[in-house]
Order: sequence, then C-alpha cells, then structure tokens
Amino acid sequence: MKPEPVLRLEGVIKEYGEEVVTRVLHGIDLTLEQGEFAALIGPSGSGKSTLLNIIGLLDRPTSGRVLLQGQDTRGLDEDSLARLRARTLGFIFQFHHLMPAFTALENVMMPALAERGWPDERMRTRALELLAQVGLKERAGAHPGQLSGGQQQRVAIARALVMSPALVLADEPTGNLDTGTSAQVFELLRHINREQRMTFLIVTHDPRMAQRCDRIIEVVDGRIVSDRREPPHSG
Ligand SMILES: Nc1ncnc2c1ncn2[C@@H]1O[C@H](COP(=O)(O)OP(=O)(O)OP(=O)(O)O)[C@@H](O)[C@H]1O
Repeated sequence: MKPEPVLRLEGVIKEYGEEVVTRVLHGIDLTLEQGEFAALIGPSGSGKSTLLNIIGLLDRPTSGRVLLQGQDTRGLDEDSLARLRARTLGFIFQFHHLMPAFTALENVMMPALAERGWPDERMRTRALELLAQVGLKERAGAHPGQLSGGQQQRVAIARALVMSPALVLADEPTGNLDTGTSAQVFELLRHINREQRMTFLIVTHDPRMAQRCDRIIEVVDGRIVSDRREPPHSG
C-alpha cells in the first residue's frame, strides 16, 4: 500500500477581512510525497507566506482541508494543532531566532525541551549528532553571538531537525546570508534531504536555488500557476 503523502492540501481558500473580504488563496490543491525537495516561488504578495503559515498549522484556511501524514487537521483545537506541529513539522526562517542567552546545544534542544520537559541524555545525544552533521560539533558550547551568520543559521537548521520532523518548512532560509554562505547552507539542506529522505518545502526568491530543487511550485495571485519537476541534478 502506498504511504500517505506527507502533506495534502485540498481546495484551500484563505480570505482576510470581514466587511471587505480579500481572497488571498483561491483553492489550492497540493500534495508532497515523502522525500520531496520542493521550492515555492512567486512574486511578492502572491500568497507564499500565507500558504506556508497554513501548511505550518500557524493559521487556518477559510475553507478546504490540510492533511499531514494523512491526518485531517480540520476541527483540531489549538493544543492538538500545537502538538501535531511539534511532532511533524520543522521550521527554518530567514532570521534564525536563536536565543542569545543559551548555547548552540541548548538552542538545538529547545523544541525537544518544550515537548518533553527536562533534557534527557537521548535528547542531548541527538542534538550533538545534529550539530556534528551541520559541521558545528566543536561549537556546541558557543553562544549565538560568538558564531557567524552562516553558523547561526546552521544551528537553526539543527534545531528544526531535532524532533525528526516529516516536513521541514523553510521561509527564505538563506535570505540573510552572503552568496557563498547561502550556497553552503542550501547544500546542507539538500544533503539532509537526500540522506534522511526528509521532505522540504522552501520558499525562495532566488531562482538559482529554485533551479536546484527537484520540484518548483509557482504561485501567482493565490493560485498555483505551474508545478514542475526538474530532471535530477548530478551534484
Ligand atoms: N493578516 C492579513 N490581513 C489582510 N491581508 C493580508 C494579511 N496577510 C497577508 N495579506 C495579504 O495577502 C496577500 C499575500 O500575502 P503573502 O504575505 O502571503 O505574500 P508572499 O507571496 O509571501 O509575499 P512576499 O514574497 O513579499 O513575502 C498580500 O496581498 C497581503 O497583503
């Protein structure tokens, strides 16, 4: 039997306003299978962030359904949504939002702490493994202020992965980095995707980055206007 897709959106509509209603998403249908590495592109104001917030269970559609690993999220209360979010989703933002008073290791453990309370040894081991994977094993005890921008973003990536999410949502993950660092961070995401078959959806304005994804979903005026799979890249 085919596994449930990681994500399925059915007829997602989003409207803002009460007296004057603005429709921002016009019935989005979208499926992401496990292991996909997809870019979400489109002009400013086209609805990418709105869509990402709905997929990330941070906002609810006006109508339509969002299913994560086959689970219908419609009708779940805020607590259930928060639990599902913590278990299933990882978030990477343009600005890393690391906590300056905590070390890199503590920052990576933070989502696990929020979920399970006091840190246990397994959590610590997992966080250290992830820091090693993003090339920061030696910097586990450093505070964010002692790390470069690229290193800080790599800590944020490790933090996004600590709960082994089925789907990682990245909003302009390299938007705040210089070109060289940006390419390295992107390659790291690619590597994690290939190695762990973790699914990624990446909002980007950078056409070169989109070209290096396996699938490019383009949104214009709240509609998916194209959804194409790229031939596999060699490297
Ligand atoms: N809370 C809100 N209330 C009213 N309108 C909103 C709200 N949030 C977003 N919008 C409108 O919805 C549309 C889509 O916005 P959204 O932020 O999703 O676009 P985007 O594609 O992510 O843009 P950008 O690339 O500039 O981040 C815009 O016209 C925006 O003004």
